[in-house]
Amino acid sequence: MTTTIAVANQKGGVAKTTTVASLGTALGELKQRVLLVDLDPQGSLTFSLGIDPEDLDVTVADVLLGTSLAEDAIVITDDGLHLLPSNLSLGSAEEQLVGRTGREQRLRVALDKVAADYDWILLDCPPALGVLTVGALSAADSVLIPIQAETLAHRGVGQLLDTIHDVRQFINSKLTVMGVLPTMYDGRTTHAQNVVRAIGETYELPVITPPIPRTIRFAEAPAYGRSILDTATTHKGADAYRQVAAAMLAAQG
Ligand SMILES: Nc1ncnc2c1ncn2[C@@H]1O[C@H](COP(=O)(O)OP(=O)(O)OP(=O)(O)O)[C@@H](O)[C@H]1O
Repeated sequence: MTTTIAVANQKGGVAKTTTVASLGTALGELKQRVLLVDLDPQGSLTFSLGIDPEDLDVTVADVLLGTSLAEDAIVITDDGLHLLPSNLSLGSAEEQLVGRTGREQRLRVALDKVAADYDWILLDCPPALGVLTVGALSAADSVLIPIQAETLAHRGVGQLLDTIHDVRQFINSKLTVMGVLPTMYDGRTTHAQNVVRAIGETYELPVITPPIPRTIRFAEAPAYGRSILDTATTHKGADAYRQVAAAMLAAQG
């Protein structure tokens, strides 16, 4: 059985990409077969895993437009992760998709063909609620919502949940919300603790533990083209992601 998780939040810079790269690496350490999918035209996930997005001939854009199969676009990173990469061509593909039939189903249909090769598929959504994020929600079993524990984090969660509700009603009735994952968390401040608790209570969402601590090591990792789990093997941030990954595996049964 493959579990597909969309890591989504239309707010930018909340650690979606970091979460996908780190959980993917942690699940790989647990001997899971993992596919990461970069759905952001900025190609940050692709870049952070050591691949130059502009060097690619075939990307997820071609898969969504139907000119390539997912299996022909997937690359294997230096760390041995399987990645369906992206680059700026995804921006124009997104515009073209708006007028194309089945635009919200295309990712699911493409991933169905390779799903048997993977235990987990992690989808890195762009910071928007457009066709790419809706396509990811349509392909996913579950959504993980990274949030930054600050007051403004509230804004947007309701809008994302409305989109999830619509997707569930019209496209993908099995979609569940795994929960909110506090990132860049400073547990020494009661403010951060209060914000996380308030978000969980307001939206009746599970809060995933442990929260991911704020650490400069995350910002450094992409410069090496490696996940933090490889550049800082014993760091508390890496360990938090490892614990989340272990809990995901346990819950999958
Ligand atoms: N726990 C953390 N502590 C400190 N910095 C972090 C942490 N997690 C992520 N960062 C840094 O925060 C920035 C934003 O992270 P990231 O790119 O993962 O967010 P994102 O939600 O994917 O962004 P976008 O919405 O633009 O795609 C990056 O510079 C990243 O290195």
